[in-house]
Amino acid sequence: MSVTVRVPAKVNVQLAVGGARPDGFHDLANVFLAVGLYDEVTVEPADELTLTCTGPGSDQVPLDRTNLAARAAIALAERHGLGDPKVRIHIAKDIPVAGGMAGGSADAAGALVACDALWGTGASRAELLDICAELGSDVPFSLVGGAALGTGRGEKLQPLDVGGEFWWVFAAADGGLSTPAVYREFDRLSPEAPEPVAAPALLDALLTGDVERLAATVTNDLQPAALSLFPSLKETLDAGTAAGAVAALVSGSGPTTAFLAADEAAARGVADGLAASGTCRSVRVACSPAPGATVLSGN
Ligand SMILES: C[C@@](CO)(OP(=O)(O)O)[C@H](O)COP(=O)(O)OP(=O)(O)OC[C@H]1O[C@@H](n2ccc(N)nc2=O)[C@H](O)[C@@H]1O
Ligand SMILES: Nc1ncnc2c1ncn2[C@@H]1O[C@H](COP(=O)(O)OP(=O)(O)O)[C@@H](O)[C@H]1O
Repeated sequence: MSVTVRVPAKVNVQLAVGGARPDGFHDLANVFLAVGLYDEVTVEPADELTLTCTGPGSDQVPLDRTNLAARAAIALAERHGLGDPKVRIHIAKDIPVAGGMAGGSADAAGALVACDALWGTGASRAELLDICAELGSDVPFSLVGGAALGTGRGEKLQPLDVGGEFWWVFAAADGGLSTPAVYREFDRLSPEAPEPVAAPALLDALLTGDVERLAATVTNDLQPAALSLFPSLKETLDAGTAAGAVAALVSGSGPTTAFLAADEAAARGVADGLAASGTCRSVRVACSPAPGATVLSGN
């Protein structure tokens, strides 16, 4: 018996960041959009907790109990009095690692849903979301997918309706950026950050599926901090714009860069232009919105 769950990456179409809170986190207005790049998490019974990972960047993924997927299995087993989880977790990675696309969060949400199905724990959606929030600020969104406004540290979700498809190109950078380091740089650059608020025009662009309007309203408050720590990203952003992207931004805390295109054909053109520019490691095209954690098979 094994269970496989597919989980999407995300892009933040608005990431409004407030000042640092006493607990070290930042209040956000975080407009998440799930995109069609997926990791797959497979779980099966084993003598003890073991983890394997394949795919691009898998050498950077920890295979011990610090892995977010392992932590998800441990948290679910603990809540249901199952002791240490006897499970083998395999992650087939396709989401860039440490790229600001919530790959680790996706694996946590995937492992949670997979273990729940494997063990028949029958956890409610509310309980799963609660465990997700304990694991990380982005993990609840990986579970639900689609589009959502995340407030608090990003874990309190309000689903958003999306009225059409949006095509994206993602450029992976050589190297990674640490999320805490980017938030620290944000604090240094923006000591007087105002209270974060979702932009009504951006929410309306999502609702109406209006790509030009979305292009005009996307923002990422972490972008100056990411560029300060990783200045060459500016060249990638410029290359994507020159190749026809209608918007170019750093994805979350970076260093992956995200390019919105007018349609699928335009996205392919942007991807070709970026690949030829020599300003990034690899390029992917993806469509949004994408569904959240989905059980693919249990056998
Ligand atoms: C920036 C964002 C945008 O969606 O994602 P990435 O681009 O990294 O994927 C998120 O806020 C990242 O969320 P996530 O990666 O789950 O962060 P967590 O594990 O909860 O926290 C890691 C660290 O990031 C910082 N952090 C995170 C969330 C938040 N609202 N304020 C923070 O200051 C804190 O330093 C925290 O210790
Ligand atoms: N399942 C996992 N997949 C990827 N990274 C993980 C995982 N579990 C823990 N990590 C750690 O989390 C860090 C952040 O990775 P990731 O979630 O891919 O990026 P980001 O937070 O920028 O979206 C990695 O450098 C890695 O050490």
